[in-house]
Amino acid sequence: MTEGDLKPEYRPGLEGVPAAKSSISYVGIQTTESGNKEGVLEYRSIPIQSLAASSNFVETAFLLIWGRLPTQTELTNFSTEIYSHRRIKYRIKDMMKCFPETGHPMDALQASAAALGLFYSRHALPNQDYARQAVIRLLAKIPTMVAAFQLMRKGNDAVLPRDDLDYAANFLYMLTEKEPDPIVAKVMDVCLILHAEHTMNASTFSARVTASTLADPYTVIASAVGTLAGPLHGGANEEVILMLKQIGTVANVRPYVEQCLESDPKYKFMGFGHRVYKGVKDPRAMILQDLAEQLFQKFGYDPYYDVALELERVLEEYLGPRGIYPNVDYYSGLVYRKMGIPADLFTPVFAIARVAGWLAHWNEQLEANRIYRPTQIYTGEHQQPYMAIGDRE
Ligand SMILES: CC(=O)SCCNC(=O)CCNC(=O)[C@H](O)C(C)(C)COP(=O)(O)OP(=O)(O)OC[C@H]1O[C@@H](n2cnc3c(N)ncnc32)[C@H](O)[C@@H]1OP(=O)(O)O
Ligand SMILES: O=C([O-])CC(=O)C(=O)O
Repeated sequence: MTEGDLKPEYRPGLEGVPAAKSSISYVGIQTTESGNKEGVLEYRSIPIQSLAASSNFVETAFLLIWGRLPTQTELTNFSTEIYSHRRIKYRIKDMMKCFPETGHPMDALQASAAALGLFYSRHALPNQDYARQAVIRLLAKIPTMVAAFQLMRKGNDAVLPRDDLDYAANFLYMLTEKEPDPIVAKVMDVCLILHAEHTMNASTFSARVTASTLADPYTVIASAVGTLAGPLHGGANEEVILMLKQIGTVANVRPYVEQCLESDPKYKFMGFGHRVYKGVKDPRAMILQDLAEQLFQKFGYDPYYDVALELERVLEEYLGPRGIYPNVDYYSGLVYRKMGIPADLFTPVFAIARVAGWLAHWNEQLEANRIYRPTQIYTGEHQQPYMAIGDRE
């Protein structure tokens, strides 16, 4: 039998094809008591709204990776361990200094994440609890590397993490060299919770495929970072801000939409559409929109928010009937922009959070591993003659 003899149904993008059994998170659509449809997202069965209101990112990462909420002692130990591993080796910083300052921070992050595997390989650390240490190191060092690249590409030295600051506050401190306002730090922490996990999305699938080969966890994360970078996935958050800037004013929204659709009736508006949330707005987008409004009230308005609201209204007319609504990437950039984060760091911030989900999937994959090796439907010919180069056209 050859692969060509297998005739499974082909589903582009593997739509609807289960690629794993998982208890890490759940994404779906439910009907409310009033008969409306809404998106549902749960981490380990806990609704995202409860986690956003009551948890913090480190606790949520523990929940996702180890499968349950930690006790106070476990949370203290986990946080202390992460906080004590936040520094990166000077050789990693030296390597990052050699990256071109014009390079995209997601590329810098992918390269740096892969480089961690050179320093903390299983062979170099044979006596450690390798999986737990890798979890700690990745959660601890990824934010430091994102912040270090940002400072070093401006010609500054990276700043050391501050032991007295929690996960989100310390990241903002390392990025901006200023201790953040507590409200901003809290909002960043909620953003990290919201972005931490989302079932079998493209980057998580990539992480699981890499994990299934028994590659080291740093390679798993590097591979997932590369997949997240694309504009159809995590990279859309940066594209949304570029689009809002291009539109410029509320008055220009409708002409912009009409012009895009005229040039290409299938034009893809960034930050809209989702494989699972069909016909509903992404529940994370609603929370992010609230967070953006909270920041505007405290720190001043962003006129691009009006452009975003108008674009959502106009696109509801065009795309709403086809079930296409804002996704997580639509409002997150407006939140980060108000924090002073440059647009090309939006996707790296997403990646910092998603490391928790990727690690949870790495762990789960290894609990019942079988290498991913799907099939294909061969569409070529067979047994063609080899033509000498001089005989080819
Ligand atoms: C964290 C995240 O990854 S969230 C997603 C971030 N990505 C984006 O915002 C990029 C824009 N959105 C998209 O490209 C898509 O909606 C995706 C990639 C998110 C989902 O893709 P799929 O599930 O494969 O949806 P698909 O591309 O099949 O779309 C179905 C239909 O809706 C249309 N459509 C989907 N998204 C959009 C959009 N943003 N703008 C306009 N039309 C859209 C498609 O053209 C397609 O039309 P057709 O049936 O006439 O061919
Ligand atoms: O689930 C998806 O396909 C994309 C997404 O929203 C995410 O990864 O957060």
